[in-house]
Amino acid sequence: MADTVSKTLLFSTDLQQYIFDTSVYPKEHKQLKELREATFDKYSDKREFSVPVDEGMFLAMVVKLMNAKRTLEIGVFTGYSLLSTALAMPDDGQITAIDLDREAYEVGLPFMEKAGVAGKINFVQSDAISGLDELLRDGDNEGAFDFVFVDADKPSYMTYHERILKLLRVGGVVAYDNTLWYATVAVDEGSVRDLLRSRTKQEAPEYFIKSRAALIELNRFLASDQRVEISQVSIGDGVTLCRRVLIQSILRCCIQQYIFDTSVYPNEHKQLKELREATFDKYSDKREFSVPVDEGMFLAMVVKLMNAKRTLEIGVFTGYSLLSTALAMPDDGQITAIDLDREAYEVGLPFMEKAGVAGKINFVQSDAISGLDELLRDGENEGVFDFVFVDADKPSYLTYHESVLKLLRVGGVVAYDNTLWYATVAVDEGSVRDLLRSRTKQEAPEYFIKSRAALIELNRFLASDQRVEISQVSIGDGVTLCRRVR
Ligand SMILES: C[S@@+](CC[C@H](N)C(=O)[O-])C[C@H]1O[C@@H](n2cnc3c(N)ncnc32)[C@H](O)[C@@H]1O
Repeated sequence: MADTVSKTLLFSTDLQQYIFDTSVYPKEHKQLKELREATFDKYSDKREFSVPVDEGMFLAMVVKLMNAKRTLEIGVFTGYSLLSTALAMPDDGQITAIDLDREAYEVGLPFMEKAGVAGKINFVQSDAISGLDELLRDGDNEGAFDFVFVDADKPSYMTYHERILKLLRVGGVVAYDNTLWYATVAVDEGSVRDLLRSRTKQEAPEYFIKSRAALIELNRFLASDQRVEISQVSIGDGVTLCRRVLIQSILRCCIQQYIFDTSVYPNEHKQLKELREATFDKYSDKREFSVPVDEGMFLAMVVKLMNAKRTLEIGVFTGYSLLSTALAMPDDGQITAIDLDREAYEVGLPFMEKAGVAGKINFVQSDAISGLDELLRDGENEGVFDFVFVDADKPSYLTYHESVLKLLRVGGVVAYDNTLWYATVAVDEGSVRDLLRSRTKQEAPEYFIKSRAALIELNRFLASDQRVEISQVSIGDGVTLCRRVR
């Protein structure tokens, strides 16, 4: 295959040669070079099995940047990537390396021994799925791995993914190899078959076509998998880094994915999608600020069911929930939107303009309490709002509640976001701290613990507040609808 369809993704082979000659070969570790040469001698027909030298260096760099101490590799072959990462880990680092083929591993083993890193490696001769299941049988392995490299049979990557996410800690990374598959993922199947036929005078091998299809599906899946942030890196044959994030979902992941794929993404408004993507680009560290897409749809549904014409939002950020509700309101609807942060609002504004709803929105740059007091100073605002959405600083919700009840009409609804707070409201504080410590290797942030306590208090308060009827909805991070009855 190497002679027929190049794995190189770069514009020219000269450019690739330049990179290798300038920054790659001069820095290659002696034992890596020897392992590579021994591999080529023994397996001249499987040359492309080993990751290229630049990719080995890239993986080592990721492992070092992360200070990874516990890693996993699926698909070892003679161990070029394994030795690259082993050299990047501290002396007490531990790598579990799974492959069916012990013979190939033993070709590379002498070089790992010479490099002084064989002690870090635990080779497991096994089919990958059984090997992963075996690891998962020991509960201590859950959330214990910093880094995983996957370079085995491509059609199984999706199956591995579910198991790997259980083994990775929050903040840990899984890297999938070959995600651009000889640059064929961007070419239709017929043309790939024609190209191979014309170059090799043979039909395309079925494993090649099957792997290509599996990788296209994987790429599509990873792009919408809420549990990871991704970076698709054009090195080697394409490496996708997926960093596990702490998700707010209170549902089991497979169910959430099903809901998103089936009923949510296909119906997301074009400008909402664009706003969401622009938000993720600009605020990749604040992804969970925006309400999830299913929750945006739910809020829009409530607004429509109520025929709400006058609404208020507290905590706007870039405006995903704001645009969702604005689209659900009639042309003469009016929304007051309060946030301290005008800059974030202005990231979303172009999409509200394109959607033709900016005219319904009055953005007020203000601290929420002052903004609410200002509204209440005008007596005409009392009891006129149909719907209020609250998604700002959690410890202030109870303070907002008193003002909001004055602004709402009887029969109007206030929706509080995040009332299940990452599903931690049902777990005691000590266990939440332990859980976060074990998953993130850091102490729980104080805002997280404070917000959780405030939301527990809010939930208790709302349940006994005679002025409202409530419905606690398990969507997103939990939304409590409160309908003013008196
Ligand atoms: C979770 S984000 C809101 C996300 C928004 N609902 C969406 O779906 O995109 C919280 C927002 O509350 C704002 N905020 C926090 N404390 C505030 C306060 N005291 N007054 C006004 N806004 C506040 C922040 O500036 C931030 O933009």
